[in-house]
Amino acid sequence: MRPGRPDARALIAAVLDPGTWRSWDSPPADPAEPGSDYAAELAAARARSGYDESVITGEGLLDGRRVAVVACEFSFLAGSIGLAAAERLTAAVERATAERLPLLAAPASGGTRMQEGALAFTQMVKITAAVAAHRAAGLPYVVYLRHPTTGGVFASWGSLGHVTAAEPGALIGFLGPRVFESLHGYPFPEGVQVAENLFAHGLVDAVVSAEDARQIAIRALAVLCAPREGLDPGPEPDGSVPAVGAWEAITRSRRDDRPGVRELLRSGARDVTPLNGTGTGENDPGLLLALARFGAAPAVVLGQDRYRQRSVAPLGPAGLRVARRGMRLASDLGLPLVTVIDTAGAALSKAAEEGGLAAEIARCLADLVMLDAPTVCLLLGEGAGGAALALLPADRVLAAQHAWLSPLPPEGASAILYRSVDFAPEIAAAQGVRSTDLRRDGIVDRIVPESPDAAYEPEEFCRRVGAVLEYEIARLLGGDPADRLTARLARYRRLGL
Ligand SMILES: CC(=O)SCCNC(=O)CCNC(=O)[C@H](O)C(C)(C)COP(=O)(O)OP(=O)(O)OC[C@H]1O[C@@H](n2cnc3c(N)ncnc32)[C@H](O)[C@@H]1OP(=O)(O)O
Repeated sequence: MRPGRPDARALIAAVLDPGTWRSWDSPPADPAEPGSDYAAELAAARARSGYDESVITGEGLLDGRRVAVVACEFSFLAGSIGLAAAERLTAAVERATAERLPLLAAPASGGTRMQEGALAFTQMVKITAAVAAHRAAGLPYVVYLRHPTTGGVFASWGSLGHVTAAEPGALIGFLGPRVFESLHGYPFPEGVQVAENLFAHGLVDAVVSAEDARQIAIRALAVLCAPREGLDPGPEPDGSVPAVGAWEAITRSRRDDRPGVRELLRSGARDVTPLNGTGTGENDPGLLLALARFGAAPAVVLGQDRYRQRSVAPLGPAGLRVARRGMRLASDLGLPLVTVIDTAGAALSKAAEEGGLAAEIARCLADLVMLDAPTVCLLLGEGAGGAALALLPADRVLAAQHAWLSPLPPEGASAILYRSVDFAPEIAAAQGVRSTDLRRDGIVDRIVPESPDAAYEPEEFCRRVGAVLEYEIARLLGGDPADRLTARLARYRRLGL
């Protein structure tokens, strides 16, 4: 065992419920020519490491839930993957799929085993196919990248998790740095192939120790494996509210102390697992992606974080790509999706234009309106412009009492019509932007009351919203999935008629 880093068995013992591990492994086939150097290396690796191959597989309980586990052992020929290890891995993933088990993977590897060459290299395909079939069966795949994870392991089953965490300080990269240096004659830049840098670039969801990995996996599976059937919606929530002036609603929605999506998750949800970035090298502080439960109802939540849009950066195209990751996740796992709109408008900049802002809004609209998962949109506060519309077209649309939706901020509309921002209140009143207007026009289905303003009662308001979300999700899950898309498309086709 390397100092401070658990080997495969110690990691499994730290993550699973005590005494529940059961190996699935039988003795591996020996790919080495008897008497060859490689045969001697394998024998030495077995004697030195106490493992019979670089991968172990099996099952156990995680907080009482049956799970399949595959893990690399780095002390066995650097956790490298040859034919025997690939076969063991693939068989375990296939068994997890057949038995409908969630799969936890813990790679740590130098990649393809160099002694076995091209045939070992192509095992990446076999392993990836097995993982893709597991995912296609709607089963959760959670990955914990350990030190070091490189090459063909990082570039196949290490990078396909629905949720991915990494070990603090772990070297995680495509080509090993000493190989790079030998090939190029100069060192690979420092601080790049490090777990924390991957987090900063939205490539992993969390950087956590082995002990904390257990809690992350428990929380994530509480959502990913939550029952989708038989949820009780309970009594219909009260949605009656008095009409307030448009400008008053807008002013209230902009208060600094108005609860946003983070407060909603803190006070109105449970089992929250924040996810991070697109998984493809981008992140956006203005878009929060998480797994969570509202009461018993599981959901992928993607929400516009108004405070971070104000304090860090306005929502850009990367944020919408994070949102689309959330949509794919919901679709892949058959999880309900909750979108939360709270934005003063998207980034207006060279970078946003060149990063494809308009096209990303279009793709969000297209993905969301066609999504084959139940969808609920919550208009929480400000709803200005295309970035708001991008998260709107759900099966059910809820609005907080003082939330609003308009093609651009009322000041912008005033500037278009009157070349001055001074007519914003009049324009807002004329444009039908209030929650009550939106309900009248068939854009919003239900209003969540504020009494009299969410800023005065943030926790109670968030709990109220959480209860309404549970009600709506439970009702959607209770309906016929085949009718859902038809009803959604008909609803948006009818708008304005
Ligand atoms: C498609 C593909 O996967 S191609 C392969 C791409 N893989 C890589 O680029 C990573 C290559 N490996 C490395 O860069 C380093 O070994 C690291 C970063 C993984 C680990 O570094 P360190 O912890 O310093 O360990 P070190 O480099 O000493 O490796 C330990 C042993 O594993 C061996 N080893 C490492 N990777 C592999 C591998 N892929 N196949 C076979 N043996 C390997 C090393 O040769 C070394 O053997 P030795 O102790 O007999 O000298």
